[in-house]
Amino acid sequence: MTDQIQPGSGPETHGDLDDLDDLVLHLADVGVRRGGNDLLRGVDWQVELDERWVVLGGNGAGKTTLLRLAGAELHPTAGVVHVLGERMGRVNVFELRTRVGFATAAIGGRIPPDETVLDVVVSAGYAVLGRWREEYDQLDTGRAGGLLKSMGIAHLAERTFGTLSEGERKRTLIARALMTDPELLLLDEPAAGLDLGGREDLVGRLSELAMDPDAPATVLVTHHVEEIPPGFTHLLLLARGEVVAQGLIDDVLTSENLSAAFGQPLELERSGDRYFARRSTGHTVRTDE
Ligand SMILES: Nc1ncnc2c1ncn2[C@@H]1O[C@H](COP(=O)(O)OP(=O)(O)OP(=O)(O)O)[C@@H](O)[C@H]1O
Repeated sequence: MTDQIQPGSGPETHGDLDDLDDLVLHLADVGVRRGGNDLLRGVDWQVELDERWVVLGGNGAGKTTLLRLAGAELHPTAGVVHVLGERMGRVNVFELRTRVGFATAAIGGRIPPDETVLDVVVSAGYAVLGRWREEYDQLDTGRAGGLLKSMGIAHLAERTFGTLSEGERKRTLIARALMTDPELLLLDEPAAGLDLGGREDLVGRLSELAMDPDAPATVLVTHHVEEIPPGFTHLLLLARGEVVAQGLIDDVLTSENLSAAFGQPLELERSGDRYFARRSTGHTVRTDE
């Protein structure tokens, strides 16, 4: 049995008249409980239009669960979730999801391996995972081509998805998530599984996206401070389903908060606009001082 919300579930409404519905995300005292476990507990979180958030935490902290709430894929067990001004439980989630770009390995796993890269991206506009269902017009193809170019994989447009490397897949899925010009972009561990060069290239591209004033509000989930792209503005630290700290990255990303989130003494270093972390030895020499 799946805990995923089925498309079209819940009564249809058009908008919600609550205050604060111009926020991109608004979670108030939210909990998610499964099988007697609290996956999330007491989460308060607000994301505004021009913000780019990183959600950071260890394995099992609840990051993906939080992202699935943000993507209207899960209902909370407790509290209230608004996504793009719509209150979960009172909105047609199928319509709502067309306004959210979601790049996750789980979506990658559902793409037919013989689908071409261009079609994987173009087909996002029709909320289908297969070219055979729709004919696409030139405008869509042109937009998809532009997105592939911005992700540095224009040369792979005619390759089949199944033949791509991990890094090439990740970039294809990000281009796909952007295809519908979403109001909210959700990226679940976009750099996981990439080699050093691939990670650095992707961090650079995500940094460009973050600094683009026309880019959607973005939430990026990661395990590693090294993967925080310059231009991201806010950070939410999660541990065992609870928020450890949240706010502007400069305020929240400290050795103390990081240590609390990962349950061990960690030393944070900042070098330029990037961050690095390691287990504290008590003798760390800081390179930026
Ligand atoms: N349906 C479920 N029933 C019971 N426990 C679940 C269920 N789904 C997830 N969990 C547990 O909830 C916790 C949070 O899961 P989640 O996938 O949100 O964590 P995460 O921070 O994304 O972890 P990771 O970094 O390892 O991907 C994990 O301990 C997971 O085992």
